[in-house]
Amino acid sequence: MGEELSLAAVRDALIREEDSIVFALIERARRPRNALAYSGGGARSLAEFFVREAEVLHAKAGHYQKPEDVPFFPQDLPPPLFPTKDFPKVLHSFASAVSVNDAIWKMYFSELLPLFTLDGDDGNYAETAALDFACLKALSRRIHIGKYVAEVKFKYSPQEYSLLIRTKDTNALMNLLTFKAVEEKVKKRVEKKARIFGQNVTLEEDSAGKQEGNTGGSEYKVNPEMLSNLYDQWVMPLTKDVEVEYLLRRLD
Ligand SMILES: C=C(O[C@@H]1C=C(C(=O)O)C=C[C@H]1O)C(=O)O
Repeated sequence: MGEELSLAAVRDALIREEDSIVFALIERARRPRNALAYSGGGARSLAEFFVREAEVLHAKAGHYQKPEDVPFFPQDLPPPLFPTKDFPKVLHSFASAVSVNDAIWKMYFSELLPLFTLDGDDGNYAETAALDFACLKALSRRIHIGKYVAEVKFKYSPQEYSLLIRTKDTNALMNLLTFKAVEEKVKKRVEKKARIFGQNVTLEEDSAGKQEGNTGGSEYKVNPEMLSNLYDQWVMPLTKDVEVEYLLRRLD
């Protein structure tokens, strides 16, 4: 996110993240479940090992400097080894500490993976772990952009929000920041993106064009309805959790 903070700009950023999420899921769906990547032999699974080590590398390269880029294992991450740019600080200083990554981790491995990968094992565990990391990163980034959404909404109606923040009225905050009509559009759009990005592109007019009429979903690389449900049940609720968590500390 840049310095220009308006609800329209932040929503555009969320829309762009949808592409990354859909593509990451499509890529992961090329591989079957590969359950061994999640149990492994040692105390840690390959998937966890991969994310921990990848985050160390990313941190050394200068990642995780922005409040929307939140590591899953923030403990003992090394500092950047190269110069980093100081991005303008548009959020409250505690913003970096707001994280729902534990919930994202649980949701991804226990709920989501079984929904969009086929049962099976093709032995490509390392590739699978790398694909999981890409999915987790895209989901986490989208959800933590909620910090900017919250900041803009607070700036638009400071009095209204301040009152609820002072009384710690979580439910009322949740209601105030919720826009059902926007959520419906988001669900429709991600479903459409899954349909468009996840179709098999061929040179024969017929086969590509006809897919629109099919309803099953199996001809797409990820099921479009699954995408819409993912947003409905997890992505948007978690984004709103981030918004509430950010707002509750906004006056500190
Ligand atoms: C992110 C926003 O806040 C809420 C969460 C939404 C989402 O996660 O997509 C959409 C609408 C709002 O209910 C927003 O208003 O854009």
